[in-house]
Amino acid sequence: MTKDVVATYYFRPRSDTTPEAAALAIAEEETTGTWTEITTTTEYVRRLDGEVLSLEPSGNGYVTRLCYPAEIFEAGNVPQYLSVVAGNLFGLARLDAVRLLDVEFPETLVPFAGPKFGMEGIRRLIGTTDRPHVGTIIKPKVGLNPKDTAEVAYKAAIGGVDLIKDDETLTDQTFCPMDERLQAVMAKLDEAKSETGQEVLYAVNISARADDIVERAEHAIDLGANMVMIDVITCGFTALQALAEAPSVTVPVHVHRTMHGAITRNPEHGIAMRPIARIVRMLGGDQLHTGTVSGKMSHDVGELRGDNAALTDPYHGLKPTFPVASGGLHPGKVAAELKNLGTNIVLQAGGGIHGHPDGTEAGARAMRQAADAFMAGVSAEEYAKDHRELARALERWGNR
Ligand SMILES: O=C(O)[C@@](O)(COP(=O)(O)O)[C@H](O)[C@H](O)COP(=O)(O)O
Ligand SMILES: [Mg+2]
Repeated sequence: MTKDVVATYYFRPRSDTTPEAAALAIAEEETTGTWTEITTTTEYVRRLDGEVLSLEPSGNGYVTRLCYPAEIFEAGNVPQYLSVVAGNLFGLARLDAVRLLDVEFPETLVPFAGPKFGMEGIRRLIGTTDRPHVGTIIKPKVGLNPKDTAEVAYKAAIGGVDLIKDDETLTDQTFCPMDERLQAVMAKLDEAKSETGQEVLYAVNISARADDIVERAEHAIDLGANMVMIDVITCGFTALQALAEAPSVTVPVHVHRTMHGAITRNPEHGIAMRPIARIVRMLGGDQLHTGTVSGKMSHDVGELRGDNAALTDPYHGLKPTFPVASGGLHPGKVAAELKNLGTNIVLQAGGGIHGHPDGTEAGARAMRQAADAFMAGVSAEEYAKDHRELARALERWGNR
């Protein structure tokens, strides 16, 4: 394990720039340098210079690993970390494209507690050991009033989901005020639990201004919330940190990444999901959306597996964060997701549950049946022979 920070970038230099000069330009820009020699530097500053550790061709460009001395980082200050590893470099004209692929932080720069619950803690709350969790997003995204939202939640819970969440755009709007919605949903989940005996988590979206978010979480918990959700990119990483580090926030934090595509999607320029996954785990995200292998959002299976490993592999003694596969999933896609990503995953479906021909409860049952089929080593088609809800889903959407 290095004692400094090592950042890995893909880049494509401008035609008049050698790859060596381009890699050095990043190392200088993000540490002690600028575009020209300066008269003000001193010998003792040199120890803080960035260094090019490796440089090799990759696709249309190059991959380089840069070393940033740990001393230039303020321990515990993630906005400052990002200003170095993901700062001005993206604007350097000498680079036609540059993408931060991954970043390794030394122990000294991970003074964070990480997830309070993490994957294991959430499994304990639900009472599972190895099966995938099934979740749903209330659909339509926005528009339902609190009473109807709670009714949809009740049907999903009776159908067997482990998690219900608000959509990323739903917070405390007048058509569905958070207080009313939360209390109505929790009351219906209690009703469902009295029928099924099954605990279900409801991730109420508390995304708000950074100096208000902890108070909003505390208020939600006072009203009975058993999980909260944050849009981490739009709220900011430190809003997640404030939530996760607040002793008063005693429930798991579900992390949505809406807006990430503007940063992560271009394979040549921006920030890959891996560094974001590491930071969310460090800052205490208990669950995090990372993508699917077969859903509606663009995806790279190799990258995705690595991103999920960054959430679940041993890392500075932090609890694993539960990866969430979501976006265009339905029961016919469950086997492909589990085959590629393993069963330590939350499979989430909105349209794939509420769009079931027989409604939400049947949609939830079909998702659970698809997961049960996989755990039993049986194909979805075979399992559907005596599981009607799954059969109806496969009829509607097929098995891929
Ligand atoms: O609004 C949506 O699209 C979803 O609620 C999925 O709904 P469906 O199940 O109806 O598609 C999620 O926000 C996406 O999964 C986010 O993408 P990602 O998980 O990639 O961050
Ligand atoms: Mg959504």
